[in-house]
Amino acid sequence: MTENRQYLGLDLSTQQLKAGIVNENLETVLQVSVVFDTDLPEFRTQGGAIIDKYDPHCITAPVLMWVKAFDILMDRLVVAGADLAQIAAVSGTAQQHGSVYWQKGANDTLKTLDPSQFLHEQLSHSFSITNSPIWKDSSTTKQCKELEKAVGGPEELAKITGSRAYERFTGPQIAKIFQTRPEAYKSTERISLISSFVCSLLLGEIAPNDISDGSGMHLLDIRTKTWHQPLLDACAANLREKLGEPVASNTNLGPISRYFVERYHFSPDCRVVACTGDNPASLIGMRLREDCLAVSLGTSDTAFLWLMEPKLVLDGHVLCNPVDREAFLGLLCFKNGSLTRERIRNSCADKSWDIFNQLLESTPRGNFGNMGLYYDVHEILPFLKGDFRFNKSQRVQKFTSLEVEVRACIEGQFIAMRSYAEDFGFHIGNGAKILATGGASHNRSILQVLADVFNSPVYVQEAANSAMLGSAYQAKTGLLGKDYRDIIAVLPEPQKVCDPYLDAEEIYAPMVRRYRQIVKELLQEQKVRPIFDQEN
Ligand SMILES: Nc1ncnc2c1ncn2[C@@H]1O[C@H](COP(=O)(O)OP(=O)(O)O)[C@@H](O)[C@H]1O
Ligand SMILES: O=C(CO)[C@@H](O)[C@H](O)COP(=O)(O)O
Repeated sequence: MTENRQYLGLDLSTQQLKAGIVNENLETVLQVSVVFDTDLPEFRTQGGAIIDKYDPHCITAPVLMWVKAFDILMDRLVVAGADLAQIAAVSGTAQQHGSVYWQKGANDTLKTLDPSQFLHEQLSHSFSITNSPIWKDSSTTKQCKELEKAVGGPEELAKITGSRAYERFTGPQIAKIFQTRPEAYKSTERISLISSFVCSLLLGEIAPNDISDGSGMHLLDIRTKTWHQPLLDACAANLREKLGEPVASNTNLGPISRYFVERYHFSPDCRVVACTGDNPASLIGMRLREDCLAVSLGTSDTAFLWLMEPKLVLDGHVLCNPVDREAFLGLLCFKNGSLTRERIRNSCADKSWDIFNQLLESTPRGNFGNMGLYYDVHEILPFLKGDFRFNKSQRVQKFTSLEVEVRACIEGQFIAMRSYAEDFGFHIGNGAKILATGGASHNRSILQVLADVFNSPVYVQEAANSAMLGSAYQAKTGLLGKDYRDIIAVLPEPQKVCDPYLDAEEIYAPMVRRYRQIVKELLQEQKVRPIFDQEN
């Protein structure tokens, strides 16, 4: 098996579950996916999520849908010709912050799974909360305030955990369940992040949370890499025992569950390496370096950078680095990414990316002074919801043409990203590079706008699924116990796909300034301010 060793990476993202196999040279052998909305229509999700009928801030996903997707995915791997006996190690990644609540007795069920039955049949009574809160949720403002108060304010919370309080983070989510569903909380044996839930299925027992995804909870001290007891206490009773102790992100946890050996013919020697969040995994998959800003254009749009020190920021997050214990990862997350672009594509471009791109390219950089901000769900940065359109001088209800709307959507998203990335310490110019990944990184017209807004060249790597590939590379790193830089050294360099136009900075620097002013006014107008301002 050593010569033909392969590595499997899984990615349970918002809209789908993906799997990719790489060989010893980290070349992709095959990829398959299960799309929740279309492959599992019985769960009635939209974009992989369920928005509560009575409280639109409350956004969840059915945990059994994810479990069901697991068996379908394995079947698809087999049908696609994967020889799962060659997989030497597997790891996984998932959308960050969401949480899974295992019912008492679930660990025993996981340890004794019957390979002749589907996982969802056997795990149907293993969850005390059937719909898991996910990162799109924004229903925990009350719990966020309580958490900040418990440690002396937003800055203190950011110093300890890398972030001031954010609604989607796991700590406030757990606190809300503890407060509003005490019986369900009481009957919960363990709480997993979605990444460690994936890991638990693979391992056949409840797996530990890793420190990198663990930094998206408001519970971990990012310097000591251990849970912060006052924060655990501020969220819920007996939380430490429900979470278990966190582990390094590349920990080799043990052999794969007998379920996968007997049902799908994995080798009993196949090892399971700890799973992490999709943004940390993308850092690995993209071979992030210090001079680069990585931009992931998936369901969410995220931007992240490698940090040597845990910079104190109030708009953005600092996470533990998944591959270097001494380093950190700076992260910005924007909720209204691909699904908002799809909405504008559907209303302006007949549901076609080709038409969308033609419209985008038919408008000039700067969009005649028009600017648009589109927030279908409550945005994180800034904390606003709704559509906001501005012409050269004032707010307007509608733009004069479809092409202006299309460009306003894309420019507005990247101008916002640049503004927050600059606040994080990312310097435009001086050899800065953008590395793009995620579904929309297939779209050159969109990437050209990204290059122009940041006045920096944009690079992509062959496969856009960097989170999934990152977890396959992590499987190899964890198995061999080597430095990840040695493992990924075999990969080809990313390819440059777009250079900015010469007039880009002249056009976009003033637009970034205008964006900052617009957001300040909108927040004042709506009297919806970031939590740290409300407290002061
Ligand atoms: N050619 C394209 N242009 C723009 N967006 C695209 C294109 N192809 C796919 N996408 C977007 O990619 C999104 C999925 O991205 P992906 O990174 O796979 O998401 P996730 O990992 O969050 O599930 C889809 O919602 C779709 O809008
Ligand atoms: O909330 C965040 C990061 O803080 C999101 O980036 C989620 O991790 C969702 O990822 P995708 O499904 O968009 O890949």
